[in-house]
Amino acid sequence: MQRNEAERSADVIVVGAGLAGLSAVRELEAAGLSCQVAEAQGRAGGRVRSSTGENGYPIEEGAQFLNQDMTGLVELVHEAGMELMVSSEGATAGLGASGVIGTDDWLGAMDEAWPDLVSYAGYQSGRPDRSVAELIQEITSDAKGAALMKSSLCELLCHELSDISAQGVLEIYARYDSQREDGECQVTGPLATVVARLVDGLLRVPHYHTAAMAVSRVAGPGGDAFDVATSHGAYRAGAVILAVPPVAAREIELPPPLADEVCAALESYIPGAMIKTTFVYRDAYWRQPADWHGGQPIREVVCIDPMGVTLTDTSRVGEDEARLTMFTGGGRAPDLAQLAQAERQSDAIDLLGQAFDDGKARQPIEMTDTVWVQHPWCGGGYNAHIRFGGMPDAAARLRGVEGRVLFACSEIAERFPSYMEGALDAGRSCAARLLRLLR
Ligand SMILES: Cc1cc2nc3c(=O)[nH]c(=O)nc-3n(C[C@H](O)[C@H](O)[C@H](O)COP(=O)(O)OP(=O)(O)OC[C@H]3O[C@@H](n4cnc5c(N)ncnc54)[C@H](O)[C@@H]3O)c2cc1C
Repeated sequence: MQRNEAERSADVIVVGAGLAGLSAVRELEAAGLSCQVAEAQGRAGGRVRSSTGENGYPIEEGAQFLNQDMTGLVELVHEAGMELMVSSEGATAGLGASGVIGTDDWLGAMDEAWPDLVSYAGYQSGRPDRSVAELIQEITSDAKGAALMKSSLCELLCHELSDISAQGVLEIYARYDSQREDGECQVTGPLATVVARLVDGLLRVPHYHTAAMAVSRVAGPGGDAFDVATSHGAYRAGAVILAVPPVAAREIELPPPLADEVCAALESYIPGAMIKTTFVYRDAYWRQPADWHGGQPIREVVCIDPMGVTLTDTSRVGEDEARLTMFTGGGRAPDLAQLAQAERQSDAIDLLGQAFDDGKARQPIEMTDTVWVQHPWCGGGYNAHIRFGGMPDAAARLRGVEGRVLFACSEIAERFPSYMEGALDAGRSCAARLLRLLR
């Protein structure tokens, strides 16, 4: 589609219609600036993606959970006419060769190990970095605890632990601004409603299927301006916000001296890999498996073999069906992503059958799987992380860029990085910095 020059110019061009980009535009428009969003995909929301299950209930293919301290998101959920609902409660179990096992030891080991982990990595003392895998090996002597910890982190970080910087991870954890668990709540409706609410509030409709490829500085009558070369022609503005993940931002050619300033920080990130599979069943048969003597029902399972796979009870209050979601990260997701969907789903069912009642596992009412591996626009996985040998303070460097080409994405947020709340926070604070500069 050809767009005229007026449609391709604004005070600010925002690249990316994820939560970070949309929240930045909301702030800038409220301050009276004109904004145009250029989005590579055919929809807004980025890593927030909802679909509808056969029974009409929402299925979150991307982000799903939040907690009450994530106030920006909670406010938007309410604005969109929805409420929070508390996630189902229960114990965390491990899945080893002998079936489902208790994790009391592991949880204890993790609690004890974590403070050591923080001081050992010496993020603030400037000691040399280690990979997350090396760190776990050094601090944990308990084999089962170490295996469970590795598997859980492989899933959470969506990557092989030997490739990830321990300092980088600890720096991210230091920005998690809450004592509450991140999976405390879900939302009563689809999270896409929050995205739609943000999009509907914009003064100009985002331009979809419009991928930014390069930003260049041009001299204009009123001072310098910026051209953004896209798959649908050049856009011009007085300022640009790159509201895309770092691994997508480094594919965009930047003007000097910014390109040199941020190159090492952008290159420090590696994309993750995640496959999210949701199984819908008539009842939550997994809560009390036959070989489970933990008392409490099971809400979460961490698999030791294969590594990097966890299962979470994602059933929603008030619905006449039960759900279990399998999160496959680490090194396993890229391998599974090569398979046809039917093969991948059969592999997932086999794994469920190992953990719980095999007959019941094989009879889901419905199953969806979404592959977030090597995603061209969202970076793959929940979020990108700092590679071992990268700059542990890459986020602060990208956040601290001064000028009229700025970065905003969940990874670099000051609060709740790697969460939806972080994306909203990053967008808002980037807009505030730009407004201070332009006034
Ligand atoms: C499977 C999964 C589960 C998750 N679970 C949770 C959870 O339970 N709770 C939680 O809080 N968070 C969760 N997250 C993380 C959360 O979704 C993200 O941190 C957040 O949504 C990122 O928002 P963003 O705006 O920074 O980036 P994105 O959502 O990635 O948005 C970036 C946008 O930029 C666009 N783009 C990229 N490059 C270009 C370009 N060159 N030109 C134009 N457009 C471009 C992309 O298409 C995308 O729309 C999950 C993520 C995934 C994938």
